[in-house]
Formats: sequence, structure tokens, C-alpha cells
Amino acid sequence: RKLTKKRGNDALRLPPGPWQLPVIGSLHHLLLRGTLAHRAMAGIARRLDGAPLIYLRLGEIPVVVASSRDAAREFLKTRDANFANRPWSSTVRTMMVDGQGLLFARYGALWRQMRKITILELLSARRVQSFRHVREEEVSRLVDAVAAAAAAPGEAAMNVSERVAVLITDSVMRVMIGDRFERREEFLEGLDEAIKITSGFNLSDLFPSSRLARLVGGTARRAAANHRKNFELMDYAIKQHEQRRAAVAAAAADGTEEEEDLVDVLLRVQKEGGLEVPLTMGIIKAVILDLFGAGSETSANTIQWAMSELMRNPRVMHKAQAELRDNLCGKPTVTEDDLADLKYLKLIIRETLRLHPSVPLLLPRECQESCKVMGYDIPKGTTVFVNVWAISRDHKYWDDAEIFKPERFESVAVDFKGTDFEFTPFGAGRRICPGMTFAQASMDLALAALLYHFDWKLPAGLLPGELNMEEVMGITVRRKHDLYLRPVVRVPPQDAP
Ligand code: HEM
Repeated sequence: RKLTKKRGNDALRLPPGPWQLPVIGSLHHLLLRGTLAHRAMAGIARRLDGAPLIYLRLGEIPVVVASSRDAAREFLKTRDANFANRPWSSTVRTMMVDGQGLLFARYGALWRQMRKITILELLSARRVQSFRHVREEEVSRLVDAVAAAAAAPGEAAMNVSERVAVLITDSVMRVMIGDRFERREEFLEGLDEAIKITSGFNLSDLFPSSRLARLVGGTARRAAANHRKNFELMDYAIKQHEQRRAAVAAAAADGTEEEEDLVDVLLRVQKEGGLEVPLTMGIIKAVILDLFGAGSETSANTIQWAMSELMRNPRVMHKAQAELRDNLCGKPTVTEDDLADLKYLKLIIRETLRLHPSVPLLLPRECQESCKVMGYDIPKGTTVFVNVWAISRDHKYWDDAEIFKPERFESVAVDFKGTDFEFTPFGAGRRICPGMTFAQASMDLALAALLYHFDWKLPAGLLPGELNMEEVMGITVRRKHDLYLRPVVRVPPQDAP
């Protein structure tokens, strides 16, 4: 039980792990208990006397999971360069462009270049600021939809999850592809399918050497079809952009930078040239799809979890609403200028990310060269997960770890910026999420508007402690059941009927 040794690895001191079966290795520990992977992995570490590192074999894939602050620091800071690669599963490979990696994929010249463009051009603080009007307009549509639901006769609850998802996908789509994308529904269906394909365990990824697994799983076929469809849609979007650019140039009007969406930015960078790796259309499409996938579900889920925790904790809800209503003094709309003074609201988002990190194991890293971590051997090619979910609920680092208490961050200077390894919902180091500022801007404004204009009631008969908080795993962890609540208007929005 203590040391898991594989034939040929006898000289290695691998981290402890649970017993394994032939062929499937440790998979049954994750699949049979009916719990999600991050919870199952936390349970295994606990049963191994709180082991900071555990070793699993998932099919043919050797996996190490970090479950303590110090172990997280080792992978994300001390040895960050050696773990900056992402494993390249066969599913991801099928969805790649012209043999090029996706933005998330391999650590190399292309990744470095695209990461730089992402940070300096696509998701910089200045660029995020330039999309302020998109966020404010979309949040105002959200508020109108909620006000309409509140005005509906009867006591029916509205589907808050669905409406928040619409807010985020529409905002992200406008930012990335612009207002003109009429094939919205097809695009969303394609992304939904991509999420289904890449989430969870699939046979061909666990048994990369097996043709049978590839055939039985059928994922490769689905992935290839999905890839073709998504790329065709991106082609369409890019053509629209090019036509518009040509029309603008012909009219000799100069498009100001504020009007650029992210496809425009990428086409401009492509035209400027001078890059180490030329920016092909394939790469542009892959980047947009990546950013969309990374940016929508994560933020939407966090807002839903925040609303859920607030419903379970009426004291926190009242305090947040009092802060908003005292600060805004009856203003008809919340704008981004108002956010700076909303300190408690920001702590609520922080506490939500602590208890509900939407990427609970971070995205997988791969060990490039064999090395020793905390006295254990980590062989080259091992996939590494950091169990952020377990670490940010660990009693060693957090008082009342399971309780939703935003005030905890008033007395400890712990933040999610990637320097406090007990709390890294956005990761840390070279691979830290580049969308943090983007995400924060959309989440803060949406939550502020929902709490400022409305009071919220649980469906009839449900007590706060009874709200279902079960999780389900896609690429991110989301609510298993949509959140239904009844809104009551407290501060009527600008154009209220
Ligand atoms: C609450 C919202 C979000 C959370 C919790 C989140 C979390 C994460 C995490 C944990 C990673 C992996 C970090 C690692 O491996 O160390 C990641 C990567 C990434 N995120 Fe986010 N994210 C969020 C929003 C966004 C948004 C809004 C965007 C873009 C608009 C975005 C774009 C990306 C990209 C491109 C990567 C891959 C970076 C790389 O591999 O170099 N994320 N995110």
C-alpha cells in the first residue's frame, strides 16, 4: 500500500498510492465510488495519512497528484519549467490544427509566442477595459430579464443558472467574434460537444497504445467531426471580419482600437508579421476556440456557485446587499465605476473560488525530465495534477475550512494571484490562467447587479441549508442541478416597466 512499484521501476521511490489492478491500474478507485475525481483523489490522499503526493496509474498513464500547499509550490514554482508542458492526449491531438498545438498544449516556441500575444494583446488589462461597454450592456440585459421574471404572475422561480450562462456566453462571443455572428447557436452547440468530448475519462486517452480502445471509444471520430465543424464556423467568422475590414479600408475610415474584437486583433497581428512562428489561420481559429472554451463555463459557474452560497448563507447575502445599496444610494444602474468600493463583494468571489474552484485539479501538467520532488521520484512523462480543491479546503491552512466565510480574507493576506500556494484556483507560474482579469471583471459586475437590484427567494418550502450543492464534472465543475430562485425587485432598473 505504501510504495507502488512497477516492473522495471524497482529502483524508483514513487509516491504512495492505492492498490492497482492489472490493465486498468488505479482507475477503479476513481470510477467505482461514484465521486468526482478531485474528491476521490482527496480521499485517497487522506487514507494514505495525508500524503502530499500520491501515485496513480490510470490505464497506461502514470499520474501524480499534489494535495498539499508545499507540493503545489514544488510543481507550480520551484520546478515550474520542468512541469510547464501539458500532456498531449490523442483526443486533443485529433482536435489540433495542422499539427500545431492548441494554446493550452505543448510548451515550446508556438506556445510562448501565443502566450505573449494573449497576455499583451488579447487579455491585457487595457483590452479588458476596452470591453467595458460590452459587459455593462450584457449585464443590463440580464437585469431586464430578471426584472421580467420578477414581474411574472405567481411564485414561479427562474432558472438563474441558464440566464447567467447566457450572459457570459453572449459577452464572451461579442468580445471575441463581435456583434455580427449570426451562427451563434451552431457555434454554441459545437463548443458544447467539444466540452463533452474532452471532459471526463475516455478510453483512447487512457490506453493510447490500444487500437481497440480507439475503436470502442469512438471519441476520435467524434472529435474529428467536431473539429471540422468548429473550424468551418471559425472560417465563416474570419471571412466576415475580412470583408468588413476591406469595406472599412475602402471607405477610408480608420477603425479605432476600442472597436477591435479579438479576431480583429489576431488578424492585425498576423498582418503586422515579424513573428517567430507565422500566425496561420489555423492558429487564429484554435486560439479563439480555446479562449472561448476556457473563458465561458469557468466564469459562469463561479457566479452560480456564488449565488448558491449566498442563498445558503443569508447573513452574507444581507451584508453584501447592504454594502451595495449603501454605496449606490438608489442609482438606477450598477456600472464598473461603482465596483472599486465594493470590498465585501470581492471577498465573496474569493471565498467562492476557494470552496468551488471551477478547475479543481488545474489543467494537467507533464513531467519533461525525471526528477525528485519531496524525496519521491517523478518519472519523465508522468501527468501531474494539483488538487486545488483539496488544498483550499484543508484544515491545516484554513479555519472552519468548510464554512463559507468571506471575512476570513480580511485578516489574512491570501489572494488567488498565484503566490499563495494554499489558494491557486487560477493556477500559478508559467501556465497561470491569463484570463484572470477578464474573468474578475465579468463576475464582479454580474454579481453586483444581481444583488443590488433584487432580493432572492428559494423555491417554496426550501430552507437555506437544504439547497442542493451537488457537483458534476464537465471540463469544469458545475452545479449538478440548475439553480432556481425567485427574484423580487428592490431597486428598479433604469428602463423598468
Ligand atoms: C473563474 C474563472 C476562471 C478560472 C477559475 C480559471 C482557471 C484556470 C486554470 C486553473 C487554468 C490552468 C492553470 C494551470 O495549469 O496552472 C487556466 C488556464 C487557462 N485559462 Fe483560465 N480560468 C478562468 C477564466 C478564464 C477566462 C475568462 C479566460 C479567457 C478569456 C481564460 C483563459 C485561460 C487560458 C487560455 C488558459 C491556458 C493557459 C496556458 O496553458 O498557458 N480563463 N484557467
